[in-house]
Amino acid sequence: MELIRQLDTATLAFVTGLAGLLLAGTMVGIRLAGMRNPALRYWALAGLAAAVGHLLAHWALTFHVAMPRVGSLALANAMVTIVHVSLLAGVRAFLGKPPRWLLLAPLALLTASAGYVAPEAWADMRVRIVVLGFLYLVLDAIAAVLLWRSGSARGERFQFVAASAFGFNAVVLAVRIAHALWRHTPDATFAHEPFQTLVFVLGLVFIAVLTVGLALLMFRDRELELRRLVHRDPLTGLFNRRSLFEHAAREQARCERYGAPLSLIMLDIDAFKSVNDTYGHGAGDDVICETAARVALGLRDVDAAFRLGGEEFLILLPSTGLDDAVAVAERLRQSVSDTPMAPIGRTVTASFGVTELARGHEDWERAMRRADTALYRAKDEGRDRVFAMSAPCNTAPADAVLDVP
Ligand SMILES: Nc1nc2c(ncn2[C@@H]2O[C@H](COP(=O)(O)OP(=O)(O)OP(=O)(O)O)[C@@H](O)[C@H]2O)c(=O)[nH]1
Repeated sequence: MELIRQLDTATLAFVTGLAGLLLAGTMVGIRLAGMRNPALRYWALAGLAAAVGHLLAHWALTFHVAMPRVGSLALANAMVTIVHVSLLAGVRAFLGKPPRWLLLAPLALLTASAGYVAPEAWADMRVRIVVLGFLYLVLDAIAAVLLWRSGSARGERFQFVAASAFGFNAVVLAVRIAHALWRHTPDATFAHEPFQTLVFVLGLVFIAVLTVGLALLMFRDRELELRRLVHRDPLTGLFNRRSLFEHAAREQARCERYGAPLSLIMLDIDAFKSVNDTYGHGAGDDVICETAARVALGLRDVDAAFRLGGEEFLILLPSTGLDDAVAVAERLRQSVSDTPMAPIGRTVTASFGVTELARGHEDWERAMRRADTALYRAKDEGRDRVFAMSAPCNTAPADAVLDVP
């Protein structure tokens, strides 16, 4: 507490202004490093507003600049409101929601004009703390809840640092409001009073932790994006061939460990060349996408769908035996062929090869070749059907065409 007593508010305003500049600079630096997340510009603006507000205050306090009281209050209120509004808009943009900055920004005008609309009430520091504190508390609490919820939903622990910073500031604001209501409050923002000083210090901690938290969010987001690019097919969003073997080895080990079956479905759109030739390559791509979406919709969370290339896909079905995998393939076959494909206005069909991995770590490539053989048997039998081949050492029924529509 002695340390708090020794700190003077003019210096704290200066340091907080620098922290605002650091926040803005960090966001600009991340942008220059090539990250294009729209949240960066809102968070940079928040840092800039914090810097302008606090550095101006420091300048006025240090050099005893006489500023019209209502005018300086209006400027300070507008700046601090822009800080909180922009932080929330950035969080929304980061989470892929509309930032609503234009909707929120007029709050800065409202807080700036309060001193002109109700000069007597606004001259009372206690009123300002309660009204502004409550507004900032709500904005910060919303940002904290949004980040925390999405962090929990996605298992993203990195989001908890920024969420905690917002939550921490909301609690500080709540305590400040309670203190203003129940205890004596000095009538100037920068009055030298221990609680006031403590609030400044905690504001500085908020900006510092937030800067770290937001930078972490950005780097984590970038890492996830790179991972997505490495593991996903850019056209359909399904996993790509490169990630297949890693995925398959993991699932195979898991299924072996629990004694569970593991099945494969390989599928290929029929006569796709004629789709390209009739409707063009672009429409062909769209058909591939729509097929991928229908396939993905028809699977459980634990299943994984891969685009092997062209119009060929592979599906991994953990804990699924051959008979069940055939039923899944049949359901997918119907979902592909039952309704016309929007990009071309007509239906397409697909053929399916299904197999189950033999127990005892069957060579993965061999199982793939069997699924491929089954697929080409389905094509040979007339397309638009499911063909299953059991693993050689399994006791499952012999190879058979299981569905001839
Ligand atoms: N639009 C589009 N076409 C592709 C893509 N990859 C491969 N193709 C085309 O897909 C067609 C595949 O034709 P084929 O292998 O002859 O097979 P198909 O016409 O589907 O005939 P079947 O498989 O025997 O039923 C070729 O014309 C390729 O050029 C892609 O990413 N986009």
